[in-house]
Amino acid sequence: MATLGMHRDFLMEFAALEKPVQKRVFEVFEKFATATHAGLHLEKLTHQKDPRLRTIRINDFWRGVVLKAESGDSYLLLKVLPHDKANDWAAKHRASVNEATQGIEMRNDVGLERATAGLRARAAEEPSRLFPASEYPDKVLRSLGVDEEILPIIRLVPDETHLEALHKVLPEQQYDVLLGLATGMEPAEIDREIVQAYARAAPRSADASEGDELAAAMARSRGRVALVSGTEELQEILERPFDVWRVFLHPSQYRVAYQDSYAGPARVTGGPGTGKTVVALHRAYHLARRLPADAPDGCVLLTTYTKDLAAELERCLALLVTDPAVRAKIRVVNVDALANETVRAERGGAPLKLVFDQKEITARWARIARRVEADFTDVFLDQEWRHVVLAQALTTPEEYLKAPRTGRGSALGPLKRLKVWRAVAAFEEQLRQAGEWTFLQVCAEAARVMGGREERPFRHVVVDEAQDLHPAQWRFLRSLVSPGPDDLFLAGDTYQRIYGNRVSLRSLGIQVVGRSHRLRVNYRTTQEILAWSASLLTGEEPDDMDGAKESLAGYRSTMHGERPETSAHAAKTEETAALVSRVEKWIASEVEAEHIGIAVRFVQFGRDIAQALERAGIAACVLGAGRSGPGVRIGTMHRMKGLEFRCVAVAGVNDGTVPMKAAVTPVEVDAQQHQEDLNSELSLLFVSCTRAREALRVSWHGEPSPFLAPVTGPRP
Ligand SMILES: Nc1ncnc2c1ncn2[C@@H]1O[C@H](COP(=O)(O)OP(=O)(O)OP(=O)(O)O)[C@@H](O)[C@H]1O
Repeated sequence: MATLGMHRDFLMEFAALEKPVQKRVFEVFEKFATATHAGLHLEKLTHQKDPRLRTIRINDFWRGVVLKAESGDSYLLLKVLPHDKANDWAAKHRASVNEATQGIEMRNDVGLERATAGLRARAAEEPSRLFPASEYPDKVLRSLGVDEEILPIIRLVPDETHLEALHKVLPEQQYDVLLGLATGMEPAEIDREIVQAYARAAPRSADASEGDELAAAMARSRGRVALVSGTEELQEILERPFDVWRVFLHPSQYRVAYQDSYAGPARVTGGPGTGKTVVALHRAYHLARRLPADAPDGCVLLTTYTKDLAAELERCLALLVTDPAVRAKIRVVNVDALANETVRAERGGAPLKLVFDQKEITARWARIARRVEADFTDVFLDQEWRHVVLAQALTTPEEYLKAPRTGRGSALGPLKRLKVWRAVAAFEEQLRQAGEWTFLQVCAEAARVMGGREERPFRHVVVDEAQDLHPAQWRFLRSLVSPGPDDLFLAGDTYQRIYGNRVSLRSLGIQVVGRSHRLRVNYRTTQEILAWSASLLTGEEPDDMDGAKESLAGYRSTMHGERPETSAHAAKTEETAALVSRVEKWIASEVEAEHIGIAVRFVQFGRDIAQALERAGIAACVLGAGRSGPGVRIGTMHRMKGLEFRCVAVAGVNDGTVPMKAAVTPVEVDAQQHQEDLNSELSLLFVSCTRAREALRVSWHGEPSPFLAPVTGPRP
C-alpha cells in the first residue's frame, strides 16, 4: 500500500491559499491518499539536484512539489508554490536522511554552495569561528547528526548571525543542533533534548512499508512530516490548516505529551509560546484515548486558572479531538468553578455568596485592623491570611504559632502572631456570619470535602498555567485524583507568575522529580521580540516550584522579524494619538483588527484608547470576563494571559503605573513581599510583550517604567 506523508511547510503554505485553490489542491492530492495514482502527472525537471523531486500541476498558477521514492510506493508532499517558484525550489533542493536520527531532512544545495563561497571569502579575513574543531571535534558533531557535507561549511561560520543566515539552506535537524550548541547547550544536552527526542519520537517500524526507505525515514520525522492514512485524514488535516499544532508536534513536545505513562505527577515547563498549552491538550487527548472502554465520561480533567483560559482550552480541544467518544471523556473547567460546584453540591445546591472585589476585602481588613488594635496594615493582614493561613490550611492559633512563614519577609514573634490571629479570626467570623466566601476559601473547603470522600472523581488531571495556582487550589486538585501513575500532569512557567502565588509542589505531595521536562523552542514570537522581552527580566531567576531555579537558557525562536518599537510621549493624549496612528498603519498593512492586541495596566486607559480608536473609525473591544467582540482587542495585562496577536501594543508603561503602586507591598511593611510583588508586576509586563507574534510596540507618557531601563537605558 502507498505511504503518504505531508511536510509541515506544505500545510503552512496550504493555509495561506485562497479557498478555491485549496479545494483544487485537495482534489489533486486526494489521489495520493487513496493510492489511485492513475492520472497523476508527476513531472521531472531537466536540471535538478535530486531526481526524486517531482512537481505536479494544481492549476495554471500553482504547482505542488512531491518527493517520490525510488523504490516502493511512497510520496512526501513538500511544497505548494506559484509555478516558477515550485520549479525553482524542486531544482535546488535535495532530500537526505539524518545520520543520527534517521529522519528525513531537506537541504538547499544551491543555497549551500553559494553560502559556502561567501563564508570562505570572509573566513580568509575573519579569524573567529563559532564552532572551532578544538571545542567541537568532528566526532562530537557527527554523533549529533552533522554530516560530512555540512561539517566543513560550519567550520567557516564566524558567529551566530552567520549561522542564522544559513537557517533556510541547512538541513533543518542539523540547524537545530548547531543553534543549540551556539546558544550554549552542552552536546550531551543536545543529544538528549534534540537528537534523542527525534529518535524516540519515531513510531514503530510497522508504520513503514518494508524495504521502502522513504516511508521509513518519513515515519522517523515526527514534527516535520505527518503520515496520512487516507482521504478522510487528509481532509481532516486540510480542513483546519492554521492549527499546525494539532498535527506537527516538535519531538520534544511529542515525547512529553505522548509518553505512554508516567509513574506519578509529571510536568512541562518552558518560556512563553513554547507550546506548553499545546502539550497539555495533547496529553489530555492521549490519556482519554487510552482509557479502558468502561471508563466513565468526564474522568479526565483539563483545568486552568481562569474561566476565560478554560474556554480557550475547550475551543482548542474541539479542534484536536474529533472523536466524540474520546472528547466526552475530557471535562474542561477552571479550578475555582469546579471547587464552587463541589462545595455547593455538598451544601444542598444553593449558590454560594462570593466576595471577589479585592477593594472590598481590603476595606474589611482595614476595619478589622482598627478594631483589634493591631499595628498591621490591611494589605499585610490580607497577605498573611492568603499566603500563610489559607496556604497551609491553618485553623487554630496553635497551628499558626508553629507555622513556617516562608516567603514572608517580616519576622513575627508569638505575641504579634496572636494579634494577627485575632484579626484573622474576626475576618473569617465576619464572612461566616454573612454567609460569604472568598474564592480561596471555597477551594480550601472543596479540598477538605473531597479529601474526606472515598471516591476520587477523576482518573487523570491535566493543569495548565500551573504557576498561578494557590496552595489551596493545589490541595483541591490533589484531592481529585488518587496518587499513582498519570495522576497529575502540569504545564506552567514561573517567569509568567502574575498572581503572586508561590508553592512548593513537594510540600503539597506532588513529586515531579525525574518527570519534569523543559521546552525551549518558541512557536509564537520572533527571536527579536523574544530577546527584547527577555532582556527586561533583570531580576533573580524565579523558583521552579520544586526547590530549584527556573531558567530561560537555550530559549529561542527560529522566526525573525522587526525589532520591537518603543515610543515616548509627554502626555497621555499624545500617546493615545500615536497609538491610534500605529494601529491604522497595522491595519493598512493588512493586519485584521482582531489580530491586534493592546495591553494596559489600568482598564480605564484601555477604555480611553478604545474610544480614540472608534473616533478614528476603528472598531475596538475592551475584553472583560467572558466578553469579547469585533475589532482591536484591548485588555488589562492580566487579561492578556493565554492570548496571542499578530501585533501587540503595550501602552501606558509609565513610572508609577508599571509597577502599579497599589499592587506592591511597601518595603517597610514586608521587604520580601515587596520583592515578590515587584516580580509579579515585571512578569505581567513580560507576559504582555510575549503575546506578540510579529510586531511589538511599547509606549509610555511621562517617565518610562523603571522595568524598561534595560531597553531605554538608565534615567539621566
Ligand atoms: N508544534 C507546533 N507547531 C506549530 N505551532 C505550535 C506548535 N506548538 C505550539 N504552537 C503554537 O505556538 C503558540 C504558543 O503555543 P502555546 O500557547 O501552547 O504556548 P505556551 O507555552 O502555553 O505559551 P504561554 O506560556 O505564553 O501562554 C500557539 O499559537 C500554538 O498554536
